[in-house]
Amino acid sequence: MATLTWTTAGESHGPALIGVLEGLPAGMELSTERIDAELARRWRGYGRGGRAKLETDRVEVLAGVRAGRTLGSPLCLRLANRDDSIETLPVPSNPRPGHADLAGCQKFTHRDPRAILERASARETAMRVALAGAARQLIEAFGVEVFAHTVELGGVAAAADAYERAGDGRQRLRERSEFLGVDPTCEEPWKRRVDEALEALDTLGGLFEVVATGVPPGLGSHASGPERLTGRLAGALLSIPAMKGVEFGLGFESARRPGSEVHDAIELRGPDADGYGRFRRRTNRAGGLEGGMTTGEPLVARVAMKPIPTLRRGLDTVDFETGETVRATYQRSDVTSVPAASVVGEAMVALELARSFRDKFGGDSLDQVRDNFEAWRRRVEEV
Ligand SMILES: Cc1cc2nc3c(=O)[nH]c(=O)nc-3n(C[C@H](O)[C@H](O)[C@H](O)COP(=O)(O)O)c2cc1C
Ligand SMILES: C=C(O[C@@H]1CC(C(=O)O)=C[C@@H](OP(=O)(O)O)[C@H]1O)C(=O)O
Repeated sequence: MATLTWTTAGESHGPALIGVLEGLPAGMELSTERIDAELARRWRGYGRGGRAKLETDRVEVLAGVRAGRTLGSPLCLRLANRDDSIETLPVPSNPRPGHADLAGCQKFTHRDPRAILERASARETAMRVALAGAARQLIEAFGVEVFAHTVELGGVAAAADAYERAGDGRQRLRERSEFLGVDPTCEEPWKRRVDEALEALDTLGGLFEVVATGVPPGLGSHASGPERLTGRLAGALLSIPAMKGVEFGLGFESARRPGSEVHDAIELRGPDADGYGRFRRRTNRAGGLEGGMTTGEPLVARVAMKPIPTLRRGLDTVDFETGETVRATYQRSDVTSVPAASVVGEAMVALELARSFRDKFGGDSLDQVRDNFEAWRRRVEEV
């Protein structure tokens, strides 16, 4: 099967998270160290709560690999939860605002928010990062790199020119930055903002950006709605808990400008420039997507995350039994998780790109994928 599908199972405070990824070709060398490194990045970023000090997140491979190489069978991964107290944790007597609690209780017609929140928790995103850590090893073998950075936190934006300034050094900056941010001068203001929110018993949201480079043109499809990569990527990013908006390239700004200031002129690439085919775009306002397909320019997605809904100061809600207004239950929580969410965003884009890559190039083994890719690469030069 030459597409890529994935699923996860596991509650936030259950024994473990399980993930299954189907569709990796056989014969791929799979590094678990690489997966663990991505998992460690997801725990970085100032503003996370008590759980961050507890969990270590080391991946265990249960199936799909022999002697360090994929078998072409489903890959099954496991992540143990250090906090596995699901059987003893109390059942909140009220639904917490901003969470899945109330809609979930109404969906299943009960008064047990724990039955909902255990799965609605963003703990599950650790497994997405692990699965993407495997999937991205495939596209990286073909020159595709995906990385993300925080661009705004609690209303404080990175410098407008940070994008250009970061340039080719963006990945290096990302690794250096405590916030996984694009602009190191934001470190102190963001830290202050988080400290202020902590003191005010409040929480913060923000914006992050995911960039993919080295992407061949023509991934996705114009031909059917569900295959348009624009929608698939937006859906994948919005499937992360707490995400409220996605834009590509100019995004919402493109609604305000005339067409001459939105669309990207086409020119010849020149013999020495990197890329595929003879052409390139003079600008990349489209953010690397046209007609539901990749253009070969960097894919640029910006994602808005709402503030963490569990506030230490508490929000008003209603007690299920008494019907009285009460303050929502608080146990522990992050003040902000935008940097962590950016790593999850990176994972979602990597999974979606790996899926569309499998759809386009097929092949049961890595050698076959390579043959198909090279054949396309030669032909696209003739367009
Ligand atoms: C990486 C990450 C960490 C999160 N940590 C917390 C947290 O500590 N406390 C909390 O209340 N919400 C946290 N959230 C957000 C909630 O999971 C989310 O808002 C909730 O499940 C409701 O889903 P919705 O916002 O998509 O409607 C986190 C989200 C992400 C992506
Ligand atoms: C466990 C993770 O994030 C959790 C996401 C989360 C939520 O409500 O979404 C609430 C917190 O968990 P707890 O209620 O156990 O303190 C976060 O720590 C993780 O990112 O791995």
